[in-house]
Amino acid sequence: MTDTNKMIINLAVFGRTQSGKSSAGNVLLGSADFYSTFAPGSITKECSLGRSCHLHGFMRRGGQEISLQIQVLDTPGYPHSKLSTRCVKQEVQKALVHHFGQEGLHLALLVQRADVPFFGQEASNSVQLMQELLGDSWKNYMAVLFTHAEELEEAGLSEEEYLREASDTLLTLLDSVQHRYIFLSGRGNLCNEQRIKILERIMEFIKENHFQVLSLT
Ligand SMILES: Nc1nc2c(ncn2[C@@H]2O[C@H](COP(=O)(O)OP(=O)(O)OP(=O)(O)O)[C@@H](O)[C@H]2O)c(=O)[nH]1
Repeated sequence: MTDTNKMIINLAVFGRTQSGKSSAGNVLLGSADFYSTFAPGSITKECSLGRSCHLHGFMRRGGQEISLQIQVLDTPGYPHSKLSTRCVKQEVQKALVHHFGQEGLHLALLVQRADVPFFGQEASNSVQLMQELLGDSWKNYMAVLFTHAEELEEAGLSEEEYLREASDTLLTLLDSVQHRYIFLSGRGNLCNEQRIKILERIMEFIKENHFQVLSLT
């Protein structure tokens, strides 16, 4: 927190290569800070931090309006087509401490394509890496962000129906993170109203955590 009328919210996006981390980060920031493109391999090689402009209307305290600034850390995907998992882990750990070492992390978003089933070794590895990066209390500071959610609409599935059909691995993960999840559709080209809805949901998760942060020192 910078002063009494301003609050900085620290977020980080994690997940598999090409899952939509950078585009999701751009939605959260309301900008195009992170380079995002389709590729048959991994694009992001280094972590980078983006900052939103000051946002009003999300929070009040003691009758006073609080302006929010969202910071998002974009990270390389894993498995990575050019870097070893060890390299990705070191890069992310270094960046987490560098950017959020003092203020802590409010929420880690595990970015997962809704049209790619979540199970098997790769899914378990994703969860394990989150645990290794965030430590024992990872479950309290994590939400799943499903991209490519327009596929649900095309298949005529509601979010609830989608989750009813989900793998046990995904359901166990959602149980662990107290059912914190968000669906995001359409390559990050959201109108402002849709972006505000996503941010409101993220703020709900953070408020439910009483604004506690994950310490990364
Ligand atoms: N249809 C659709 N495309 C998406 C969505 N989210 C991302 N994309 C596209 O998927 C491609 C990869 O998105 P990125 O945001 O660059 O993915 P990333 O996870 O940052 O990729 P790496 O850095 O390679 O790990 C881009 O072409 C995006 O436009 C989505 O919700 N729906």
